[in-house]
Amino acid sequence: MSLLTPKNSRQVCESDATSAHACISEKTESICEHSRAQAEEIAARKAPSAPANSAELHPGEYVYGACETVGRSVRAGNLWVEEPVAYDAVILASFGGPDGQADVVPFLRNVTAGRGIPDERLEEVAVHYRLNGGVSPINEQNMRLREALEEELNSRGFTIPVYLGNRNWAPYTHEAVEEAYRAGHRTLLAVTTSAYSGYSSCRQYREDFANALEHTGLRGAVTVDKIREYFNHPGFLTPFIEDLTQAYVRLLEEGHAPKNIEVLFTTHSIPCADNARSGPNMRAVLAGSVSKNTVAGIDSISERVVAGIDSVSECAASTHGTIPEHVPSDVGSEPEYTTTSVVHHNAGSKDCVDSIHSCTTTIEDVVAACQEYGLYVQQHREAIDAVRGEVENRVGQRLNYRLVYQSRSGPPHVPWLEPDINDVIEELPGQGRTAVVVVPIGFVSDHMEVLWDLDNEARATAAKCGLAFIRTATPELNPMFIRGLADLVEERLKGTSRAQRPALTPLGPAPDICPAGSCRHSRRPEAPAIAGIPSEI
Ligand SMILES: CC1=C(CCC(=O)O)c2cc3nc(cc4[nH]c(cc5[nH]c(cc1n2)c(C)c5CCC(=O)O)c(CCC(=O)O)c4C)C(CCC(=O)O)=C3C
Ligand SMILES: [Fe+2]
Repeated sequence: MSLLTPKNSRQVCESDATSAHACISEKTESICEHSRAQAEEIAARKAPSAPANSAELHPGEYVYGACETVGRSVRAGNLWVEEPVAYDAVILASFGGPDGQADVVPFLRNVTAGRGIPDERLEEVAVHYRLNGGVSPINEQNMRLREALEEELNSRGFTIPVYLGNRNWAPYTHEAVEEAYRAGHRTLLAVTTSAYSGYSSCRQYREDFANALEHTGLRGAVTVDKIREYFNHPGFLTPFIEDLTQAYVRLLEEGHAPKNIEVLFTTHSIPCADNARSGPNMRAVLAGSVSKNTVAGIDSISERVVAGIDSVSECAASTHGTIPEHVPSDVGSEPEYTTTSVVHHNAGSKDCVDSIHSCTTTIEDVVAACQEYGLYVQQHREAIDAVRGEVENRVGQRLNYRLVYQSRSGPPHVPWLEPDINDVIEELPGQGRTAVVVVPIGFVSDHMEVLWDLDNEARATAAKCGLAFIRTATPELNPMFIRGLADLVEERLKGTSRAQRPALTPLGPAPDICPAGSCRHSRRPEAPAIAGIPSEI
């Protein structure tokens, strides 16, 4: 637990409402006093101290916790910050994972925070970690990534330190922010280990920082901005292009005909409603300015899609029978959704199908919207097109390829993006395929979800089906990726114009500031988040 608890730091601030500086210096003193205890505590890192959801949005704020230049840019209607900012530290924000058997359940409690999932159920998920000594490879990978990024920035003449902070395990995001503050840094830039839009991949990191500022009491003393989503940045995509080319050539050399090779681009499945909320076709939206009308437009389109999913889903949930026992009661009161999975799983039940149809006349539209409407899927499709196109040029062949999903969780009646990678692999022999290449396009490193779900499960499915199997690399420590991340930091340090920013797909460079309401969560839609416009303005 942090010594700078929100309660204490707020009391200090309130006791001297006239001077923010007095507040900060008082805080600095208390930090010095307690720094030893604090260092010991951070070193111990056993007590899970994930920040509470304490951040409150203050009326009239354009971008929560943003530096002055970013605020000014947004007020002027520019979602790309085209002015230099003297960032003095980078925070590498990631997911975190357990470091040993004792950490596994506390880590999973953090991941599932607020949903009261019983420990017995968490033990089921824990198996993947248990078999690996309770250790997730992700922490080690991120430590190396942090070091590599810092070295790359230093070698370019930017003496800017990089701190690692995780959502679900030590070092936590708020600890990284505190550490940077103690070292004298005030203007922070966040780099996340996720390339795409969406609640888990983008918005939740932005909320983590809003919470961290509140939790540490450093709001007003420290600002945090975030680099753009980098799904189409050459530094992210080129490693995939190179490794897929190699894998494909290897299969050709082994005698597989091009028409018999299937390339499966895989990413993390997410609830369909999260995909719908991740944003509409941004090409149209971004063509306009950040006017109130545009913002309202985005909101109303995505709300209509989500409402469509919700209404179908209520029917599905009621005809689907009882909600599985492990689902905590509060999930039942959340909006529910449906999709192809409900339709498939209940294909034999006329009641259910009739009931779904009576809920809405546009079930097909809703299902199609779930799968294709959201920006999360759209960004993946573009990234895949860029990779596939370049690999086709290099190998002189057309690829058979598909976007598939992995790592679905949650109750069965809640629809997530489909198809599942294993279901698709099972269909491949019937389509004449002899080999499958799995490209983890949704991931940055070989963490547990890649190792377990792909190298273990998907590989076993392919073996069962008699298919040759290659899983290509994630960018991880590939120098092109490290240079790409450094480029993304550098473009913010320099204020590179939107037109000058590299992007390999038609969507172009994603905005530095997320549009109002993008990627919000159904349970806490207005939760403050950095680097985004609150919907009230
Ligand atoms: C989009 C996305 C990414 C990619 C973007 C990013 O990288 O941020 C990602 C990454 C990761 N997800 C990870 C692990 C887990 N994700 C879970 C649960 C969930 N993920 C979701 C989505 C994503 N997740 C969702 C919608 C849920 C269910 C709802 C919820 O619970 O919020 C659960 C709970 C148990 C379960 O439900 O299976 C675990 C343990 C690890 C660590 C691996 C390691 O340790 O090496 C990593 C990198
Ligand atoms: Fe996950």
